[in-house]
Amino acid sequence: MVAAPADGEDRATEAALRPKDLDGFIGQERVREQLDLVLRAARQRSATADHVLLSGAPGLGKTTLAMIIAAEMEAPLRITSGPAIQHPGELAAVLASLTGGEVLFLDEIHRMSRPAEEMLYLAMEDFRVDIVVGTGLEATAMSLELPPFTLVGATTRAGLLVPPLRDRFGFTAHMEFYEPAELERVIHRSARLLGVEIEPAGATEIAGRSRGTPRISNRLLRRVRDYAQVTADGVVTREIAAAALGVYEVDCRGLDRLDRAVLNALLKLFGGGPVGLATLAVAVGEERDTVEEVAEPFLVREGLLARTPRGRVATPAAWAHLGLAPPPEPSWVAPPGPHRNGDSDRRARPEGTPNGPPP
Ligand SMILES: Nc1ncnc2c1ncn2[C@@H]1O[C@H](COP(=O)(O)OP(=O)(O)OP(=O)(O)O)[C@@H](O)[C@H]1O
Repeated sequence: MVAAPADGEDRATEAALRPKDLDGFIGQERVREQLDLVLRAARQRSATADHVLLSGAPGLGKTTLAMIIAAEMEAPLRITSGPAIQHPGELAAVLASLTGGEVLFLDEIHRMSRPAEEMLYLAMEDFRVDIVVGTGLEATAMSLELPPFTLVGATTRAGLLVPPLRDRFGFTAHMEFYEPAELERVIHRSARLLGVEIEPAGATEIAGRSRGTPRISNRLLRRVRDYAQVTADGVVTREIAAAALGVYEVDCRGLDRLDRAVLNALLKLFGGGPVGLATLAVAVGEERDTVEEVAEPFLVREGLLARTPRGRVATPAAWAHLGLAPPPEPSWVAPPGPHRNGDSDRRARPEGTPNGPPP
């Protein structure tokens, strides 16, 4: 899948393409400006920077920014993730081994267990953790002082963070999808680093199909480079980019196979919806999280799909994009009533609101 993190050679290339400082970080002007102030002020005070929370869809640069924060603060970086910390003891071990000023990057922070999360509140605020040593009658509580550190939390689901955790971040930033012009700059920069010759129209073609996401731009650039190398003289022109992306099933609007599978299921199996997320995920043979976090944000942003309290619905643009005729009375304007296509998850919890992710 195009949006998934890279493997093997791609992973190594992805690391090599990461900007190393804020000046090299393209786009996200407001976040960059605000973060620059936070870091500069901390450096002037010779203090550790405040905790930072970065939210946004996968591949928008959260990990890259965490690395930049550490580099700008000339501090070591420790990387872990919410799923890796299920027990408070695991978090205590990480925290206790931090050195003064270190930056701790906690990816997918919303997936940490609740007890670990509670330990993190205290660590963030008082630089202290309370741990229990021993078991049963032998158990004793100990308080462990920590050196000051900067926590950089990253999440694709800021809404899932409980307020006590969210409020302990001194700076929170939401990363937006990138404009095509910004992605063109990302592509030209990456092409330069990879030694790929690319024409401006070639970069425009790739940017337009990148779903607002630099990771996808870089991924598509690598695939187009392969195609240009094998079938032509290695130069990425508009025609070469379009032909290569056709081979990789990325359409002119940037929809990949998963996106089209979601839309196809929604339109052809469920008549345009409303349909519950879990049902939709089963229909396309994907994890619910993958559909919700990878495909949906882009489809919603493109105006192809809407999240409503009654389920996911296709918009008229979705029917047009797949070249299908919408039903005479589209389901997305139907008055509230009993659900079609019985779906237990829809009855168990509301599917969300038109303007935001489900609770
Ligand atoms: N603003 C940017 N300028 C240039 N390149 C960028 C930018 N943001 C991201 N990239 C590139 O996109 C790739 C993915 O970025 P990164 O891993 O930081 O995303 P992420 O938000 O942490 O994703 P995930 O949530 O999946 O971990 C990186 O290799 C980096 O080179």
